[in-house]
Amino acid sequence: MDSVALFCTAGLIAGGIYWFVCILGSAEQKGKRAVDLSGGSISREKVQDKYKQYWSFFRRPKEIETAEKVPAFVDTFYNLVTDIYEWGWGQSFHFSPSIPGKSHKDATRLHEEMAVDLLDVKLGDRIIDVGCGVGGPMRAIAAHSRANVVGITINEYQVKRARMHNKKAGLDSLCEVVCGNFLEMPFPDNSFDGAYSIEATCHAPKLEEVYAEIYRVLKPGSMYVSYEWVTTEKYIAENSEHVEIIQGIERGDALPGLRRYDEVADTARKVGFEVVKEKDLAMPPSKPWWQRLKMGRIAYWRNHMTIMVLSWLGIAPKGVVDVHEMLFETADHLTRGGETGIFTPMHMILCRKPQSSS
Ligand SMILES: C=C(CC[C@@H](C)[C@H]1CC[C@H]2C3=CC[C@H]4[C@H](C)[C@@H](O)CC[C@]4(C)[C@H]3CC[C@]12C)C(C)C
Ligand SMILES: C[S@@+](CC[C@H](N)C(=O)[O-])C[C@H]1O[C@@H](n2cnc3c(N)ncnc32)[C@H](O)[C@@H]1O
Repeated sequence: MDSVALFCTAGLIAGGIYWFVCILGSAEQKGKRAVDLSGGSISREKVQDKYKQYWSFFRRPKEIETAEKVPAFVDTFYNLVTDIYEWGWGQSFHFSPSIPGKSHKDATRLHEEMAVDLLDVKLGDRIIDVGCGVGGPMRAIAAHSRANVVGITINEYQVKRARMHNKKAGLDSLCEVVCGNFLEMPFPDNSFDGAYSIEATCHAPKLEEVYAEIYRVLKPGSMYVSYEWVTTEKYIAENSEHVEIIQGIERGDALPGLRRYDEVADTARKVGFEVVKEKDLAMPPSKPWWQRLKMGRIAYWRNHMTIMVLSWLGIAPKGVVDVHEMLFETADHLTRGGETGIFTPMHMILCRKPQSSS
């Protein structure tokens, strides 16, 4: 009788752990499981050290003096967070306005399709996704527009993930992924019929440099749309709470300094673009983009426990717990940025490269 009870208890515990880690643990159930969390291209024994290096570089973003080092640290950041993002958020690494009655997945897709609709591309056109992540937007955009999409990301691990997802989705004939720096892209001048960037150019130390590169690779007459992370007109640099929120966003998201909303169009014009339209897509009647972050709080606690257990068991690399804690904190700063209205991740700018450059 005793051994039966022992057997049942052990079975229940094992079943409970399996359910917690493998079923519940897969917060978004997007093909990444908690047991697969890694440090991207970083070998497991180096994850903790790399996290410490990242943290000491980005802890005080305003004091970053060596802009040339930023892309390498952004690459480290994406090695550390890519699996956690996919596991806990999905394959699209960006926000979108909440839409009553629609799932996050649908709201995300509509936000992505809006970008390509603005570009006015034709079947067979070749467009570029600047800072493509693991390709969630690229696949939605290719499927919606039937355009050929070339994505570029600095992170080799994301390239592997994106190619694998493209193949699995049957979209590898339309979607191509290249590893490279968007500040010096490996593409000839005038080679794309359109360009878009979704919450990616915020990682550039100087917006002018990435916009100039995008301008260079676009064919004359073609369009570029970007969703930018910026501080809004409500941000007051003398308000210590505002400063704390913005610094929290910068250091938890590998940003070398958030720009003001009114710098974006000036920069686009400076490199030669005509600005066709500019709008903060987070403004009413749009519903709060930060609602999804806020709603996830209970799941984050569960994720935290899962990661602690996996790290303790030696399944997740040491350091993943620290990375998760950093994301946990940045989620709070992002939510406060949204609630106070001092920050938006979706300041949209639509530009055209003139037919003839004057
Ligand atoms: C555009 C960028 C990334 C935007 C978002 C996709 C990510 C910003 C913050 C991330 C997250 C915060 C909390 C995590 C949570 C603690 C964990 O349990 C599950 C994953 C999170 C929800 C994670 C998911 C992605 C974000 C929302 C930047 C970097 C320019
Ligand atoms: C927040 S993710 C957004 C990804 C994608 N646009 C999406 O919405 O899913 C930012 C992306 O920009 C890329 N990135 C940042 N700096 C880069 C650089 N200097 N060159 C190329 N890619 C870069 C990152 O590797 C990452 O893929």
